[in-house]
Amino acid sequence: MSLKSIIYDQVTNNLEILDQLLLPGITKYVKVKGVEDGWKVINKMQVRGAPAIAIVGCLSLAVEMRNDKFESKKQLRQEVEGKLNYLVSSRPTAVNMKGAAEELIDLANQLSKDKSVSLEDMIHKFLLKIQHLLEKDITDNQSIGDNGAKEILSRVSGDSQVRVVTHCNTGSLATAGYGTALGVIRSLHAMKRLEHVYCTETRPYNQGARLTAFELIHDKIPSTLICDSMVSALMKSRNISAVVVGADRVAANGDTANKIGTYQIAVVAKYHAVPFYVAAPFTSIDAKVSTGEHIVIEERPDREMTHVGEHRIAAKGIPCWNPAFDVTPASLIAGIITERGVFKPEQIKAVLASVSA
Ligand SMILES: CSC[C@@H](O)[C@@H](O)C(=O)COP(=O)(O)O
Repeated sequence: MSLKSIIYDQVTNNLEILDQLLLPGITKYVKVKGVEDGWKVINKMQVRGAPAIAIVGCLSLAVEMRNDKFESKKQLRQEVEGKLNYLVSSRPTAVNMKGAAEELIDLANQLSKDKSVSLEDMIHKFLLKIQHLLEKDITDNQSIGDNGAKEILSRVSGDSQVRVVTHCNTGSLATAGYGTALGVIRSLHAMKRLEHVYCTETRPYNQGARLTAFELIHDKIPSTLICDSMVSALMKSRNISAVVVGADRVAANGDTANKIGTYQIAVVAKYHAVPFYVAAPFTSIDAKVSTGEHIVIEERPDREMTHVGEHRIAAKGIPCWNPAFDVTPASLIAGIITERGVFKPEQIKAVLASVSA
């Protein structure tokens, strides 16, 4: 059984998230009673990871809607739109919350115009859609995992095992379950084709050391932790088969925003001829953003760099630059692994066109 980052019970209208600021030392769930709480737990990174952000944001709206009284479909539509736009503002780089908000606002517009739909039906249909987003994330991740495992194995001979590097946390803690890049690693492990996974610490927030390592140990996956600065040395000495990371937003040309440090791993992978893969749900591809240059990169407080927990590690008075993400150019990416298949970055535009046709 993998870790559960989100607990949601429709019947009791209860939403709780595993507080990722306290992991791995303390396992504590925090109640999310509505949109305001949802915004806070996302912004403070008590829950993080692009898919988990979207799911918790949407579920926080569902919890609030069940407690609210609406006088008309028009009022419901307006409230839903305002609250979803507010949730999008909690963290700017990951596209998933924005994509989910746009989908839900479209649905609210359609339902409010449709005279055959009552207020009660509208609420019901809206809540069903949110529930569907949660369930779809898990099934999509399982497909991403299997597609990615097949792709990586297609590059090795016979039934040999592979050694993989990953960065940040893309597992059960970052999604509704299973994970994206970590889902690929889970699938390789389930197929008994994973020899070893190396996870980076992922400074400054240490998602790798605190969260990915926690998941790997929990699931008994053969793994080793390395510092971010050790990737070149690892690739030179350990015959790495592939790198697989997640994504916060993929531009239409395949440029990919992901956790800070991803770009340098891609550069190093190119130098060592190690294929570099991005694993993400298809909804992480933002057709409206033509290249990575247009992706807004969130900058986080200095404190995340200067302190580990309550303990200061940097000299007092030093100013910091703390971008939470960087953009890996499409030219460094061997493939984008999605639930719909594995695409070369240069295929993305055509795939987007065929989906919207
Ligand atoms: C499946 S999670 C994909 C990405 O969101 C992940 O790689 C990442 O960059 C997470 O960043 P975070 O700042 O921890 O939210």
